[in-house]
Amino acid sequence: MKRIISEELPAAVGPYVHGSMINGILFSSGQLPIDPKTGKMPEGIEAQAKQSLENCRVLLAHEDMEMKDIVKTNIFMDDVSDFAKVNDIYAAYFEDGEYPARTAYEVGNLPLGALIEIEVIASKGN
Ligand SMILES: CC(=[NH2+])C(=O)[O-]
Repeated sequence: MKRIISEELPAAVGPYVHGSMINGILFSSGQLPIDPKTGKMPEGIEAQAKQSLENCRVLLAHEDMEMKDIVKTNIFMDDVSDFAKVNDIYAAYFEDGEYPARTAYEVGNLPLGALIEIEVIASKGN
């Protein structure tokens, strides 16, 4: 198994790596919406959803993958009433209709008071 740590992503906030790769399948850790340039989270669910997705995109690029290589996404939200806003932002990261499987949850509380955390499983060239 390869443990993935990227200098282009915000440092882990606990004992985990950014992702693990085994047999060509990438398993990401949950990507909090931390801006790697500032080390801070932007305000509001739209900006946080974009940042978490950007962090997923950067992790995938580290392994020469793209958003279209995602086979499953898990989205964890502080408040499921943000569902529609998150859907609009999420959809823009994929070609029309070319979405991977996904599960979305309201989880109550997330680390560091984040409004969202996103994890992906990806496999190149599907
Ligand atoms: C933020 C995160 N992925 C964790 O496991 O704490």
